[in-house]
Amino acid sequence: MSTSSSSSSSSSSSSSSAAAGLRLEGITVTYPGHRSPVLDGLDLEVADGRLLALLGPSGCGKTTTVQIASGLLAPTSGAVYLRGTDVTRTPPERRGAAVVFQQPMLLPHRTALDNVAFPARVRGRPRRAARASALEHLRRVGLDALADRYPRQLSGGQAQRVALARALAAEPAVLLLDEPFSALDPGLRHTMRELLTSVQREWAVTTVLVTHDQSEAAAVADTVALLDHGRLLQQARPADLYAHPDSLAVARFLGCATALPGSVTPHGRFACPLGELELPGTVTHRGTGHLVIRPEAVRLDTGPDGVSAVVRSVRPEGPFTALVADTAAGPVHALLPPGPQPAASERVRLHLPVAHRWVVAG
Ligand SMILES: Nc1ncnc2c1ncn2[C@@H]1O[C@H](COP(=O)(O)OP(=O)(O)OP(=O)(O)O)[C@@H](O)[C@H]1O
Repeated sequence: MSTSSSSSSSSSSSSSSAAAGLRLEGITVTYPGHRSPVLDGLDLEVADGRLLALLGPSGCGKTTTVQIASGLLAPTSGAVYLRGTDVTRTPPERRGAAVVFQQPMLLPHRTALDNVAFPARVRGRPRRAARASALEHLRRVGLDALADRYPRQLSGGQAQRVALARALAAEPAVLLLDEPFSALDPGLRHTMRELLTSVQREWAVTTVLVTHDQSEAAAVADTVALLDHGRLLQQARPADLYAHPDSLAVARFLGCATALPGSVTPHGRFACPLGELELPGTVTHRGTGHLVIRPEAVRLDTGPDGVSAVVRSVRPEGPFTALVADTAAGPVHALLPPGPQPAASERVRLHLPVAHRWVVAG
């Protein structure tokens, strides 16, 4: 774990990145012996005091990005700025980044309190002051009553809270969380998610959360960055990412399986084998592309305006029903609320609300 509070020793300043809590500029990482880079000219910015969730398929470079930001790994090229200061060559212990990993990595022979006091003690703070501050941080994560326990006497969730308190006690310029909740059961993950949101909001610490969990990202993040093959596909507020994906790849990654090929006419309608479909005014794309619509927006329709389709498959998904139906333009995926559902091979009409239609290139 790298925990340190100051980046005052850092070298130069970038005026363009002054407003950002963390900025990665053109980061490329190529591991020795590898031909293609793991990170490929990655630009990423987290506004000061905000939380960015880093999403992407396994192996896309999320952990490598955290290592670059923390200083545990040096980029092949590119620069790292913390609050506008170039820290690319600042070692991890003086950079001002705190990392929480999937495992809490507490010191086994120290109590929870002394684990949290550790970063301050390393920085030379007197024991009494370091412990007083540590107790306050334990209180913030709801664990002050367990301050005297050793790591072996803590549950997984409690230990991870101690790790979070320790990271915050370092008063970092940036908090880097690399899948910190993925080893916890779903209920506890939810609790930890709420704790993170309240702690992060209260202290306004610039945070990067690596997660595989899209709902976690959407629940806690101010912005979400989607990586693929070491490149940034899109960075946006969660609702915008879902409603207005930049590309078919982003739409698909976020669970939008419907992609009907066609083209946007000069008049802003979508021409496809279903006819000329109305589009919302927000669609700016012109020419060929795919009409995408999220499955939860699609509804069964009994009126004349619906799109004719034949049900290909129906299966339960929790309390909902996942339905795939073939239209003249291609399959449409729907996530239907509880209620009577059609059977496979049945002819149905689907309502594709205009406000939820979106067109991406490709
Ligand atoms: N030290 C290393 N040497 C060589 N290759 C590495 C090293 N560390 C990571 N890689 C490779 O770099 C790529 C990105 O790895 P990274 O751990 O950053 O991905 P990730 O998105 O965090 O993956 P996951 O979601 O599975 O944790 C992977 O192909 C991985 O095998």
